[in-house]
Amino acid sequence: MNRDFLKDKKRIVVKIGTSTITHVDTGHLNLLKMEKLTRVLTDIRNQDKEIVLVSSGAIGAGRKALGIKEKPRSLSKKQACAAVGQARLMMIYQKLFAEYNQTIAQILITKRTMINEISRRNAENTFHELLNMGVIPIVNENDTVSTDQIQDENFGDNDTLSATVAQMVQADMLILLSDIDGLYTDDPRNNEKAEFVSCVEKIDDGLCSMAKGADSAFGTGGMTTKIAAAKIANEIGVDMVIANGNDVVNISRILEGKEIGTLFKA
Ligand SMILES: Nc1ncnc2c1ncn2[C@@H]1O[C@H](COP(=O)(O)OP(=O)(O)O)[C@@H](O)[C@H]1O
Ligand SMILES: N[C@@H](CCC(=O)OP(=O)(O)O)C(=O)O
Repeated sequence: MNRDFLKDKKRIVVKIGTSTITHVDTGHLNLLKMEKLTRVLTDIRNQDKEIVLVSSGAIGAGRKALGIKEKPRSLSKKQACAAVGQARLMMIYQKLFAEYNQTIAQILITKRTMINEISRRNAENTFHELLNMGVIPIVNENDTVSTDQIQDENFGDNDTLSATVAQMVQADMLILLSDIDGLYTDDPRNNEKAEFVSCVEKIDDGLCSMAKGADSAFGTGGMTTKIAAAKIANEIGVDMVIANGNDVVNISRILEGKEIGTLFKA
């Protein structure tokens, strides 16, 4: 499918996953990638487009800072890691974006923020003010108070969160950056015959069954939560692309209409 229509997208939500902003082997933050990400996003802002960044990585960053070797299972441990890691994450984003004189803001939300009409409206107003002021809001789930998914392995699922943020800010497009080129017919890490899917025009049960969970030590959700995000986004008319965040310039290429990643056409 020709992707020239993506050139006209003005308000874009970009989500970056833990596996993308951390080094695979150590789990430490990948500063070079974060530095490139801030440069690319500021450059997109310079083209008069608006950006909301949904960044994961708080739990992973906190876990490294606290010297916790195993992936934390208990909710309170994840929350403690997130509390330490979120501050680190923002400190680094602040420093990197400041290099380019780009103002950022932190917005921490929970699923409950979206459900409650008053808090939703407050968040919505804040987003709109910030975007009008040229600020890049950086969003994460407020993991320390988020009790909605206490027993849920999908705690802190930023894929679906980014789709609801896209809905809240009336975005034109959602880009999910991951550690893989996009959707395959099966998880290519476990099935070498898996084939790449370039474009999805209908999300049906067959497509959902292709998506498996995350196999990595730091990522959560895998493709399952990305398909769930695509469903939410497409239903409200928002096009979504899953692309490889190893090269963050992919964000610019997508917005130039290049055939990068898997496009979920609304
Ligand atoms: N059908 C599929 N196509 C591509 N990747 C898949 C699929 N099913 C499962 N995956 C896994 O999903 C992972 C990406 O999800 P995740 O580790 O949660 O990343 P992120 O931190 O970017 O959210 C991939 O590395 C891959 O192993
Ligand atoms: N709020 C969590 C995000 C968890 C999450 O969805 O992670 P990922 O699957 O890597 O996008 C954190 O910052 O660690």
